Amino acid sequence: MAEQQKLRLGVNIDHVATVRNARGGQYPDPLRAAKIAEKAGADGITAHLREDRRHISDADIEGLMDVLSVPLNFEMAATDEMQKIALRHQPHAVCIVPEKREERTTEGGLDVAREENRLAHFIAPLRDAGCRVSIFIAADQRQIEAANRIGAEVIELHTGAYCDAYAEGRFDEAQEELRRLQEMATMAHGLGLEVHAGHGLTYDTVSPVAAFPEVRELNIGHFLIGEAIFLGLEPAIAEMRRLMDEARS
Ligand SMILES: CC(=O)[C@@H](O)[C@H](O)COP(=O)(O)O
Ligand SMILES: NCC(=O)COP(=O)(O)O
Repeated sequence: MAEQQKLRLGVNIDHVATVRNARGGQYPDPLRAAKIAEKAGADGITAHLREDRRHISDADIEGLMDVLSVPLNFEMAATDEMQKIALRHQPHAVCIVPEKREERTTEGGLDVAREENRLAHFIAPLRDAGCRVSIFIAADQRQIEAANRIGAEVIELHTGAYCDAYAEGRFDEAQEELRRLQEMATMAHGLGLEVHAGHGLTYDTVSPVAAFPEVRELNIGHFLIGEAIFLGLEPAIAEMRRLMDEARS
């Protein structure tokens, strides 16, 4: 059993940029959100530069690299374009995520097993540049073993199926997804991988995942940006931080 270690909170600011881009102006500023998130207790900032730039822009990434006092976790697809951008900025961490232009949000985990050789070559320069490489994958043993084989240091378990089942009242299915996530977190930790989790987490769903002893970091964004509309960003993040700490106590 993994010893209980500090559980880090990565705040994903993508959807501050979604609101900004709705009008095509400069407000709200994702960089301001990032600085508020730091103040509120975020241990890191996550930003997903999508190929279609539907939210975070190249200028946002430039700005984050200049202003952040906490690590940047740069989410990216496994493309040459994104690799060049990541190597130019050399963020603390990169997280390789699957991407389809037509998707509304990340729909599944990266199919590492299908393109193991290409991904091994893709992540090597990123690791050599000093970026901590994470793979965003489903709670699937075959995928986790493949992520380990290609040299990833971290896997981030996709919590979307669990969160969606809970939100839709399919509580037995949510429980089964949670069980699978715990099992895969334990297995991944046993391989020596650092285990993260994220996607769709809310105040109602975060605690059981935060209680997994093997999980070192949760990346949470969409729900927090929504809550910020009602509570303000700093209080919304502080409440998530409180729930995570409570789950670990
Ligand atoms: C990989 C993941 O679950 C998120 O970090 C990702 O950023 C989701 O994509 P959108 O932010 O575009 O919804
Ligand atoms: N990798 C997950 C992430 O960064 C945030 O996902 P979400 O909370 O915006 O669904």
